[in-house]
Amino acid sequence: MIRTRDLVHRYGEARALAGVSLAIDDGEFVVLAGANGSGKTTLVRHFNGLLEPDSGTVSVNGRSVAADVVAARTAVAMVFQDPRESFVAATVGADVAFGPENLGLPREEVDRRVREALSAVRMDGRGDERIDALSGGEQARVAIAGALAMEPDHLVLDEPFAGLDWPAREAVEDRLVALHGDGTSVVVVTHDLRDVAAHADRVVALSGGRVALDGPLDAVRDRLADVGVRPPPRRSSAEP
Ligand SMILES: Nc1ncnc2c1ncn2[C@@H]1O[C@H](COP(=O)(O)OP(=O)(O)OP(=O)(O)O)[C@@H](O)[C@H]1O
Repeated sequence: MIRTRDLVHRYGEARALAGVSLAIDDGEFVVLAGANGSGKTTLVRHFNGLLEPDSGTVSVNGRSVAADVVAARTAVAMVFQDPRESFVAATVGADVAFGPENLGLPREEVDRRVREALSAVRMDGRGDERIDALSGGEQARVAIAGALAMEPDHLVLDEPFAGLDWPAREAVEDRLVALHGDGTSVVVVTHDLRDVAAHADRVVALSGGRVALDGPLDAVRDRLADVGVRPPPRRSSAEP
């Protein structure tokens, strides 16, 4: 479980999080929504200790993130809004392998994970390509593959669909749904609920650094516009 209690984060004088208490259960699929500047990125960066609380606490799997940041980073894999933030190697394969290698896994297991992760983002067979020669969308897919290869308990993706073409988007969405089915908790940060809302157990919407809405999509849908989030279209009952 990922849990925050009364989490406050300030950048200088500005308060980006104004007391967020939130629990994300194991295996939950949560969409974290909210207008620009509402605090979404700030919040998820606390889940694996990339930021330190000004006050309040964050724990992952029952352990304080501040006390054991290594455990938090192993349990929570993060896909950043800007994929370039996550790259550590020059080539696709080396980059995706980096996380699993650091877990001390055997070579065959690392290779399997890299293969499966690249396949999940439709980058099969492109392990030898240089990351700096890829398009923005391809780089975003490599960053997602790097997080998938960690096979984490909790997968957090900050605006993962922004630069993705339709086939890549569908492939990543399918993978997230499958992971959720296998018990991984998935948190997707987005301001466009059309992306994944249909798969989510729960939509949490931030506004002004606070949790403004929290519940299943149908329970919060009518209030999304009030917090600057466009409600996704209703699915017709005839649709499968
Ligand atoms: N590094 C920073 N320095 C100063 N202020 C920051 C910094 N990062 C974020 N902020 C401020 O904190 C607030 C919350 O930002 P955050 O990036 O968490 O919002 P967000 O909901 O993820 O926004 P977006 O949808 O635009 O990505 C904003 O007012 C932003 O200006």
